[in-house]
Amino acid sequence: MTSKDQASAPEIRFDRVSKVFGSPDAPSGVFRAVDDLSLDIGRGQLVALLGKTGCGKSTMFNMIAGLSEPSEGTVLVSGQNPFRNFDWFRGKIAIVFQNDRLLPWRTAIQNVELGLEMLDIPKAERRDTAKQWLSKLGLAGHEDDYPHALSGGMRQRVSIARAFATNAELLLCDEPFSALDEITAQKLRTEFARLVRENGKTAVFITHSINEAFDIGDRIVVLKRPARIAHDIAMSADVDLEEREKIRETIRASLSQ
Ligand SMILES: Nc1ncnc2c1ncn2[C@@H]1O[C@H](COP(=O)(O)OP(=O)(O)OP(=O)(O)O)[C@@H](O)[C@H]1O
Repeated sequence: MTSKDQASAPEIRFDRVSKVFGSPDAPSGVFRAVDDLSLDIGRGQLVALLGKTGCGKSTMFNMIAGLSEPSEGTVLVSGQNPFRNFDWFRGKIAIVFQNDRLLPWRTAIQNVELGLEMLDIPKAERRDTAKQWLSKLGLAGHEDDYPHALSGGMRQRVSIARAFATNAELLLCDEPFSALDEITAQKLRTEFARLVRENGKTAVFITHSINEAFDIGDRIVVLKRPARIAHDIAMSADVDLEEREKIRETIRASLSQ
């Protein structure tokens, strides 16, 4: 691939991807979680992947993160195979999970520094970067607090700071706010989307909530089960309230099937 191709290539490409679990000989047989799915996600897009429980969102997520391989078809991230070139992606993908996954024996700032330690960033620089990101996430003054002393929302802020601090180009988020109350979640979604746009990141945000997809996405990809695209909707600022309501109804109908 030439550098020109690379510049215009999508950040994430699913090309006729299927993922099956099990085997024909196993008692439970073969289960198809992703079915002949093609999807391109451009650099700088913030895409909400929306679907019901069990529709294959996490399976897609794992293939993007290089944690599993398609059974058929190709997944490319930045033009590379994330499963086969796992090392190449060191520091290029950051993940925010539903559970904050902070280390309880490390302070907030030490948790943010963790990703930077793995990238061998020198101590003074990583402290500085971690401090800046905690401050951007509204946690100035809480650097030395341990996770148990922070609220659920604050802990998730630390894990977002940790993801941004690594300067990864791609952020993968697996329902990071679903365990929080709606008011806290809404505030965090807005801040997260702003930071993604301000810092020119590409982000894939998994959710099963229509409201969350509307709050987050420049683009909402609705999945049916097994994972296949039901709708792929661009959500620019030009989409007026009436149109938004129509889109919401269409998605609701699609998810209730
Ligand atoms: N390792 C596995 N072995 C067998 N089946 C699996 C495996 N991983 C996932 N599945 C099945 O694939 C389907 C899709 O699972 P997946 O976790 O991707 O869905 P999801 O949309 O992320 O669901 P949720 O919203 O509940 O997290 C489910 O029916 C699940 O049971």
